Amino acid sequence: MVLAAIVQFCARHNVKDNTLRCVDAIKCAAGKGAKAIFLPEASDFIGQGDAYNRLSEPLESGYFMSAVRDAAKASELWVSVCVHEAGGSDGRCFNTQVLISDKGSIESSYRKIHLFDVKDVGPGNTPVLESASTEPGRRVEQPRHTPFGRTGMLTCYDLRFPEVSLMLREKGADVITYPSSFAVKTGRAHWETLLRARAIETQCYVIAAAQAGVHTHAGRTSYGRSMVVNPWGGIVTQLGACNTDPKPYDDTQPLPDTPTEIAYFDIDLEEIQKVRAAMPLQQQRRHDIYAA
Ligand SMILES: O=C(O)CNC(=O)[C@H](CS)NC(=O)CCC(=O)C(=O)O
Repeated sequence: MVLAAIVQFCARHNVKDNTLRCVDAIKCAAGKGAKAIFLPEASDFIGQGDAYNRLSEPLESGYFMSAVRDAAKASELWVSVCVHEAGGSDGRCFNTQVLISDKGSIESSYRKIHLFDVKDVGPGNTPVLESASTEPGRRVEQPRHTPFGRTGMLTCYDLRFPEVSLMLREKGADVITYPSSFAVKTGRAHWETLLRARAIETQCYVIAAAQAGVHTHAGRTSYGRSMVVNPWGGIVTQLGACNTDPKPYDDTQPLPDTPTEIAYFDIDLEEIQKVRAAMPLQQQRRHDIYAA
């Protein structure tokens, strides 16, 4: 059994403020004895307009990443966090998840491969075009050994593509992370079902730390409801949902406040083996019929 923490908050365009929230959460989790902490997608910032280009940073030297790595080292816990990594083509960034060890080193990083380019699910049924600001990654990383099992990284919209989660399972994953910032409309309709399905079919822990609340005056809002699902498909813990997709806000008024939430849970490595022994899906796959 390994004690871990999952964090939900509402990032805005102030990187220093978001950094403080993440560092505080890391200290708090360490104080409770957690060995790992899972932070949401876009923990460094959520902005609008040219924010992506202006605020994205290199992983090795960025303000946000340096502070989080220092905190991981000082608190001696593992961190999964997702940031905007500078250096994509055409002034774009990468949407990158980073796995940081309890020594503060970057163990692995994964650039989101499926981008959220959709027609009518944004606030007020508006389109979203993540590829305008973000360059897609080109590969899935090998799951990494950690004290809480072999961890495979995916991000947000990747959740809709079971091929990649099954690929991670095939490569030995015990835990799959999905740091997210789900839209409210799609979150209400699909979030729980997708997370539980990915856990049931991969027989892995699924850990999805999410953004929640109103990020921008343009009405960018995230669903929240961060969730941990065990390899049997049961919800281990979840945080609050933001259930109403608001209309664009009056930018003369302050945005409504959303508190940071943290939940604690155990990752039970024996439970993974028990579920797989009872129902050996991995041995029963018919790759002879449907190619790997
Ligand atoms: O934009 C950033 O700063 C960080 N990236 C995101 O929040 C991305 C792109 S807008 N969000 C999603 O993939 C939501 C997926 C979703 O909601 C679904 O699959 O239904």
